[in-house]
This record gives sequence, structure tokens and C-alpha cells, in this order.
Amino acid sequence: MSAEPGYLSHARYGKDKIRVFRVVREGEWHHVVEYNVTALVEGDIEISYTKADNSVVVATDSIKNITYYVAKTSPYILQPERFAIHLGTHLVSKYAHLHKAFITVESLRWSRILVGDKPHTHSFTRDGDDKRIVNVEVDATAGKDKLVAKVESGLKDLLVLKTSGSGFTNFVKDEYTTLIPVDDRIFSTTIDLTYKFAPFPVPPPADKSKPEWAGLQSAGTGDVWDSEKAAEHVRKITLEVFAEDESESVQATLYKMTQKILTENKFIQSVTYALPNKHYVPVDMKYIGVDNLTPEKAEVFVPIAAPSGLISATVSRK
Ligand SMILES: O=c1[nH]c(=O)c2[nH]c(=O)[nH]c2[nH]1
Repeated sequence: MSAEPGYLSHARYGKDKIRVFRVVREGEWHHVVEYNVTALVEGDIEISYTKADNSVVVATDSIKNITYYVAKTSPYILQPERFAIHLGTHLVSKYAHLHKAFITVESLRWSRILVGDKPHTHSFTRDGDDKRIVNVEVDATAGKDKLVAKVESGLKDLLVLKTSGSGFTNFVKDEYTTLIPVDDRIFSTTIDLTYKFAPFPVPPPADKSKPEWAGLQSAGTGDVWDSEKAAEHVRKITLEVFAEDESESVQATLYKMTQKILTENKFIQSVTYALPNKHYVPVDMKYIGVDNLTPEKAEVFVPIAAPSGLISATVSRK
């Protein structure tokens, strides 16, 4: 047999797009989550690729079944970060030869319907296209009783627009410049945000259905990690800074958002935004003798789908 020219330098597999809806009934109060889950694993699985030996393969169908089992039994199902840690922990604890699990949970919005101003007990509405995203790696390489969870959370598809309080001037001017500096313009973007927590040591579950990590602590802070509060908080900060900043550029507004998040959330170690600058161009109506171009007269715009700017940055705690 001729020597193979390549070697397996990376291998990971599992199930993608596992759709989970879960209701938690607390008397008449029902709570719901809807998740799209990706559950992938790494470990001693090389021979399934190199020798066509499936004896090391936990079928992706079984990984899907485990996901539904943990969705049914986890006390943390309503918190995507802890659910992801639970699922990843289950996978690497159950199978000796699997050393890492990578769980992504995309959480869709279901908010309680208000009847008058009273929250309804069991009726919900999709009140936004934005999704919470959780990426968890559960790492068992130091031993099955020394699991470490690396958690990155975020949100995506949060569409925002402001009609004033944004300008862009003083940029490089040369033979390629056609953009006119403006001190008032429409600023619109679809927010894509990720924020990283310090790694968590995960106590191994004594009772598999009741892991004792309600009190998971973030390294160094000594406080119980509240992933729900962090998620609400970063969304609020993002929207408020966007609305209130007298923006000199997407870059400068982005930076202010990151600093406010790091100031107000001690669990968060770094923050990354990727912000498309969705351009709105005033329509030139000179052809009909109408001024729609001077900034205070600009009222009719063409939303430009493409191209868009794309401004991104990560700010890390010192
Ligand atoms: O806020 C902005 N940042 C840029 O880098 C840029 N470039 C551009 O054409 N318009 C803008 N706006």
C-alpha cells in the first residue's frame, strides 16, 4: 500500500440544528425556551476516519437523543449557558473516549404577552429577531473529575437604527475619496456581539440529573455567575449606548459599548462586536426641483443592502 500523503490533524463531529422547545410548568406559570442546538465531540475517534472503524462512534442520532434527554431532565434548561454546560458534561462523562464537547445553543425570543399591563401565565410572543448565542466547550482532557467549561455568550441579528446623533468626518481624503463628510446621518446596524467569561471548573455531577452547579463561580470573583442577568444587561447596554452616543463613527460607538460592558459586568473577560454599517442614501430629487440632499432636508432615503461597511473589534480586560 502506498503511504498516505496526509494525516488527520483535526476531527470533530456531532449533530447540528437540533430543534428543542421546552416548557417548564411552575403551577399556573409556564416558562418556555426554544433552542437550536449544535452538539459536537472530539476524542479518540481517529479510526472512524482512518480505518473506517465505527466502534468508536457514538452515532449523531444518539447525540441528538442525549440532547433531548438533557432538555427533559436538566434543572438548568431555562438558562442556555448552564444547559449547554450540562449537555457537554453529560457527553464527556458518559463516554470515556470523548474528551471534549462543543455545544452551541441559539435561543429564540419568546416573551410573555402582556394583557393590559399584566404578564400572561402561558402565552408568549416572538418580540424580536435577535437571538442569544451560547458557545460552550467542556474540556475533560485533565480528567473526567476535572472538567473545565469555557463559555462564550452573545447575541446576533439585533437590528437598530437612529436618525440623528451620528456623523462621520475627518477620514482619509485622497484620489479615491468620494464620500462626503457629514455631521448628521442615519446609523443602522445589525448587532453581532460575543462576550467571554473566565473558564469555570465544573464539579462532576454526583447525581447526573442534578449537577450541583447552581452556584458556579467565575474564577477569582467569588460571586455566583448570573448568566441571565449578563445577557439582559449586555443587550440593554448595547441598545442604550447606541441610542445615546453622539457617534463620531461606528468604531468609536462600538468601543464605548465594550467599555461599558466590561465596567458593569465583572464576570466578562472580553467583548467582541461585529457591526455592519447599513448605509441609507438620501435620494437626489434635483430632477424635480426638490431639495432632499441638504442634511436638514433629507427625508427620503434608499436603504442600501450591499455593500455595507463591517466594523469589528475585541476589547479585553486588562
Ligand atoms: O462610521 C463609519 N466608519 C467607517 O469606517 C466608514 N467608512 C465609510 O465609508 N463610512 C463610515 N462610517
